[in-house]
Amino acid sequence: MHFMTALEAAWQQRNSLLCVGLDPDPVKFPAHLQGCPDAILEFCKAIVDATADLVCCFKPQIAYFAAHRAEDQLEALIEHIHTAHPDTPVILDAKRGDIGSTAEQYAIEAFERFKADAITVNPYMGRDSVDPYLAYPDKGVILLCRTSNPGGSDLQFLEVDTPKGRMKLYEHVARTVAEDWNASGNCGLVVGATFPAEIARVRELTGDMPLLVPGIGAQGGDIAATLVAGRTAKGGGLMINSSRAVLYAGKDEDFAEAARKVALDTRDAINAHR
Ligand SMILES: O=C(O)c1cc(=O)[nH]c(=O)n1[C@@H]1O[C@H](COP(=O)(O)O)[C@@H](O)[C@H]1O
Repeated sequence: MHFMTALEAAWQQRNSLLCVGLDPDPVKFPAHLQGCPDAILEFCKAIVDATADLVCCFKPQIAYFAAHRAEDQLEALIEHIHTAHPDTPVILDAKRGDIGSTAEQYAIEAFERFKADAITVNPYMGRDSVDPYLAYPDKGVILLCRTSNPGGSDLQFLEVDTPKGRMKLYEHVARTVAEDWNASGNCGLVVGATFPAEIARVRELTGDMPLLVPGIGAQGGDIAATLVAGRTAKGGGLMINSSRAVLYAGKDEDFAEAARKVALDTRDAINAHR
């Protein structure tokens, strides 16, 4: 199924714009999981099973698995999501960016090894570095545009001359992706919740293109401002990510229940502004 079709269905069936980010940090795990073999997988499966009915997608961050030699656990986790929660798209957050021949391998890794439905990609190496992902027309390709971190302004906020006039670099990225790179309708953009004015600008430049919006929760982004800036005319179009605030809501054996409560409250806070 095309990623956008699956996402659209999940938005509707779950009545949720919440994306739970799976950023497992073993140091923060509850005591009973510390030292267990496959602790990363067990922790993430518990979070997934406790929150799947509340989300439109999950977003595992590959560094949190690779850093602990746990890529096999990432593979097993994505397989678990596809089997136990088959209507929940998985975005592999890898922020890849490299020359075409290497990007081909990254695309195989994401879509054929890990079987992700979508991937985050850094577009700042240009079109040929993104083509290998676009060659999978049913997979989502979610391109960094205006990132949530303060240093995102260092380059993305520079004024540049483009064939369509002078604008900020992130605006040029948004326009280029919407007008040139999205022939298969499989592109999305990342815009941080920490920058609502730029979310509004990206929405203006891209019509109804899905936006992945990290930065609520631990990074302090404002939910109401994010919705006002980024929702489409139908009150959707957003995957609003929260990772740490959900994952580490509880520190004890009932951590998954605590995560569910935060996910529920976050989903409802988002829906209150649609
Ligand atoms: O692509 C991303 O997901 C991403 C882009 C961005 O601009 N900012 C950002 O925080 N992220 C990711 O979103 C998650 C945010 O985590 P929390 O701040 O814990 O909610 C992390 O996995 C980041 O790597």
